[in-house]
Amino acid sequence: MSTQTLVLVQIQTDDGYSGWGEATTIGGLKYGDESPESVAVNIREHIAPLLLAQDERQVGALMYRLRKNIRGNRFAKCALETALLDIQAQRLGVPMSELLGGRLRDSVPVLWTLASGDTAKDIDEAQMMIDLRRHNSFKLKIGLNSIQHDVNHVLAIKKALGNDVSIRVDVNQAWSELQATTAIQQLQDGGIDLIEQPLKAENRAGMARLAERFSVAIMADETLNGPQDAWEVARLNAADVFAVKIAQSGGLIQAKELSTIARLAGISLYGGTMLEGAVGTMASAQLFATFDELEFGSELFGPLLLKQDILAEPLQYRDFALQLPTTPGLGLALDLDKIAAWRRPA
Ligand SMILES: O=C(O)/C=C\C=C/C(=O)O
Ligand SMILES: [Mn+2]
Repeated sequence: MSTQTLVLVQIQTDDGYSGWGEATTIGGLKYGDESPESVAVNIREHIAPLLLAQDERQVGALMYRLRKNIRGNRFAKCALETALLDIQAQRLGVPMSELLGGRLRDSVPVLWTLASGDTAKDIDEAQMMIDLRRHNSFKLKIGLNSIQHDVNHVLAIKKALGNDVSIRVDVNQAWSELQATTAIQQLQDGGIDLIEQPLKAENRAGMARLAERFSVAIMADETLNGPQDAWEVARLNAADVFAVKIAQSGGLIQAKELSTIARLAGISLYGGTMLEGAVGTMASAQLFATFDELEFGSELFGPLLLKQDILAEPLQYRDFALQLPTTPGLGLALDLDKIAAWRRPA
């Protein structure tokens, strides 16, 4: 991917409040079943009419109304709920995290994805991020090459970076259970900390067998599309860790419910991303800050991939983490001129 399309939603109230949300997808329709275009059209034609002239202070009632009248469209719903909660938190004068269970930390650890596929290049990039004190945990995207090629690539990077650097892999559903068994044995023996979604999202029985068989953490990502999925995956012991993604969960409240199911089931948590910009990233951070434990940190690096941002004040990435603002609402200072300049012609 060399470009990204941010889908931004703004809700304005008749007494002057403005709230923002984001519904960004990865590679158009390559990862999920909503695209920037489908989000924009479905909000404009079907979802916004259900919200106009309603009392925006009744966030729960409005989201219930959307759940009852709108099937799917999880990313769009997440953007609208985020904007409504942004306004609500501004009215109350508290950071958004206080509406999501309450803040327990002031920063969220952020790892970096190494995805060039070139071992030497990835080692150099990781070393640079460590020297910059920006990231000291890394996620490797694998699954396109033969499993032996991928395993060798990952173990070479782990060997070069050493034991105190956490290395995880994201297979994005690419392996069969047989391939996963062969590869995970070697990755576990090589000191890799976590294997993300090795099997197809539908193959929860296979994920359960892998989680049972191996001590290395097996993480669910694409198989989690909301709290109901979280219940099924937990009930089947089909993962050791949940990747929490606010849009994929259908919104912040549903992502919170998903995280609670994990906590109650003894499943560890990781803060996922859909490569959102600042709005979706900060909304995610506001939620992740409320988790009792965030054992595997997060991947909230989306804004760091962008050559241009939409902010008047930059996000605070330092000491291997994203710092959370203490100002009310989302806590972002957006630059409306930059947003206008980057806006797609209507
Ligand atoms: O691309 C990245 O590095 C981050 C997350 C994206 C999707 C996923 O986790 O599958
Ligand atoms: Mn993933």
